[in-house]
Amino acid sequence: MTYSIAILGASGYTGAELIRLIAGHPSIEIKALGAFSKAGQTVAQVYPHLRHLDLPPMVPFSDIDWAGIDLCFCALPHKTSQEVISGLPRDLKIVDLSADFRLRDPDEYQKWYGNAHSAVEMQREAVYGLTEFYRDEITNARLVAGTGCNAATGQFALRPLIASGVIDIDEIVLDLKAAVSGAGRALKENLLHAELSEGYHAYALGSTHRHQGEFDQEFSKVAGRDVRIQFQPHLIPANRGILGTAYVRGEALAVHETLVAAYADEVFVEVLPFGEAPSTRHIRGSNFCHIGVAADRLPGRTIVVAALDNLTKGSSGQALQNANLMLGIEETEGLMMAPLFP
Ligand SMILES: NC(=O)C1=CN([C@@H]2O[C@H](COP(=O)(O)OP(=O)(O)OC[C@H]3O[C@@H](n4cnc5c(N)ncnc54)[C@H](OP(=O)(O)O)[C@@H]3O)[C@@H](O)[C@H]2O)C=CC1
Ligand SMILES: CC(=O)N[C@@H](CCC(=O)OP(=O)(O)O)C(=O)O
Repeated sequence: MTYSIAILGASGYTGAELIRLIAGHPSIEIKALGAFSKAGQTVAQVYPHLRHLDLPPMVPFSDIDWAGIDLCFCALPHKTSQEVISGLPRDLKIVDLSADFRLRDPDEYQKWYGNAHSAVEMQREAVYGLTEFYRDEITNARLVAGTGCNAATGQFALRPLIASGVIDIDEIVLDLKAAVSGAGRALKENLLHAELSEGYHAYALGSTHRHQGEFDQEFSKVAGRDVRIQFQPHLIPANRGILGTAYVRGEALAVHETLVAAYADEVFVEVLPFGEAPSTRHIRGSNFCHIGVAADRLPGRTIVVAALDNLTKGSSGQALQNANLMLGIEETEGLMMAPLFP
């Protein structure tokens, strides 16, 4: 059986990554591609690395005929996404990559994103898209909210540890390095090569990054009480990849054992042998997340490092993994490619 999908936001980075992944998928076919300022152009014009593919043209969203489309990937900026999704057919399955449907509480959404939510009913209906922890709900969902890429990295490292109580949940520090494609393809002054290369900087200082909303919601749910972590992201001059380093109070071998047990049956999350360090080089272009654990020389302190590719496991790969579940396809289909190395 072949399923038909559409991608809204095909001209963006995550849209292009979805096209790359789905091009190799045996049972999903791209039926429609929607773009905004680039509507009217072909994918090959916007993304020459995809020129070998036989793809529909990128059209304005209003030109898409939804009859016969089983699932829509929505790869649009937040706020735009909720407006667009509100106008889509009610029986269409949707995987949204934006932040619009991740937070359950409309007040929390407004706090972190600055605008009132315009589709509160759908916000309630949506399932959080961290596949390894919401597999059953995602399988039965109509609308799935892909996670933030930083939020996914931090959760893979910390969620099982918070759930098990093996670390002190009031003293978690997450120090994270994010590559620039996480900011999307739109032109921004501080992302110009001259301002980004040969240096790196912290941003959202003081635990003000909007992915804190996801950490607050998810970690508190897991712990059964309010959890707040200290989270500091940095922008690094790399194209792809996120490396998150968590500094926790807890016994290192117990931390390692907890993570090994939590991910023992997971294909895409690999806990490395004790003491080995993950690298963004080892997951680049793949749907894998690597996690490493080591003891610190300070007694009782442990380092947990997680690496994933923001455009695959952090967004489009995760989105395809979720779509596979929603369509009743094998979860790993189209996603088992090896990382690109070196
Ligand atoms: N990049 C990443 O690593 C991750 C991104 N995300 C989220 O995924 C979503 C897409 O991100 P990304 O692909 O990086 O973003 P890009 O900026 O690369 O692409 C944005 C897409 O949205 C379209 N678009 C922009 N403005 C409008 C508008 N007003 N109306 C309709 N369409 C519009 C653009 O169309 P056009 O180019 O034709 O104008 C383009 O296709 C965002 O919500 C982002 O936060 C989530 C996790 C990770
Ligand atoms: C490097 C960079 O800027 N990364 C983005 C995260 C990308 C992401 O996950 O975006 P959404 O939450 O908007 O979907 C950031 O830190 O804001």
